[in-house]
Amino acid sequence: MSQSQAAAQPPERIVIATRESRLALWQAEHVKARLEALYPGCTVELLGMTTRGDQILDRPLAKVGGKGLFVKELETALLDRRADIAVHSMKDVPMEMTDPFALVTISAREVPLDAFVSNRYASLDDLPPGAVVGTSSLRRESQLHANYPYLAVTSLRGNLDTRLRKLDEGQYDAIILAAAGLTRLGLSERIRGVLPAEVSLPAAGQGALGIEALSDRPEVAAWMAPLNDATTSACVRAERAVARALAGSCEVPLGAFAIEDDGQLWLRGFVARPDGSEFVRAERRGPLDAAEALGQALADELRAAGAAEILATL
Ligand SMILES: NCc1[nH]cc(CCC(=O)O)c1CC(=O)O
Repeated sequence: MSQSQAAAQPPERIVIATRESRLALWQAEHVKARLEALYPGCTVELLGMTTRGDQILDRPLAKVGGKGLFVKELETALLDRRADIAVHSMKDVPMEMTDPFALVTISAREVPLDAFVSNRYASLDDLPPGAVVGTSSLRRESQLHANYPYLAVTSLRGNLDTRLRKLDEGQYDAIILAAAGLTRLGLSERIRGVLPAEVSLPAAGQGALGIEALSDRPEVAAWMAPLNDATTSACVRAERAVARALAGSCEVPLGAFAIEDDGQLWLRGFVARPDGSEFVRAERRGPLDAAEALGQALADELRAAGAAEILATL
């Protein structure tokens, strides 16, 4: 049978490996619904699993081994053929994805920006000196310190519901979360304001969903192909190239964000010290079909402009 005939064969059953947080389940259900609409004869099932990243809640992510913690168990299910695909927030997918795994699809991105959430204040600008802002990300922390040096930034971990509960209990005056997560969980009324990229440049891949499969299962990639969004995919690949080239993980305060502008990719990035005392920013424009090269070039520029020194002493 030729490759194209193999690809034309619709799937009969697809199993999606997913974490069991509310956000992960929403994302897996979203992909399930899209697959069921595409392949009416296909049974799509979820295989829920608890990852190490979900178990360790008392320490900052950077201290316990980073984002890979959220992915490993799902990949084991792919290898064991208990599942065909894993659905991820692209932000949580390690920058290096190599055989036997592949990112086969990146679906359309909705809101990529960070959100300001507070029960008492309407915006970051309204917060008084010393107000306590919770975030678990060095990227958000460094930008808060640089833009609002008089605020007190403290650690905040846990899934979205936990973080909101901690805010509601009064442990923080405000918290910063990805707008996409809140929107997916029907919590967009909690968003007091979306932070423009100039105030809080998002993380590589933020707001985008990725589908991972085994690289030696081309039929799975073919089934997922209709879910790919070419523009989002180019943006996220450019962003991830920046983060990869700068050894990006959540241990590095680093942002990378691309949008399509006037038929081109417009990619912005920064590297900073966690306390915001040093900031290196750069931006570049280039064609969508050379996204990774654009990201690499931006990383080189950031490095030359001072990011290398920051990274060497973090
Ligand atoms: N780090 C956890 C995480 N992973 C993905 C999202 C939100 C959804 C997304 O960015 O796709 C979040 C929550 C947050 O950062 O507030």
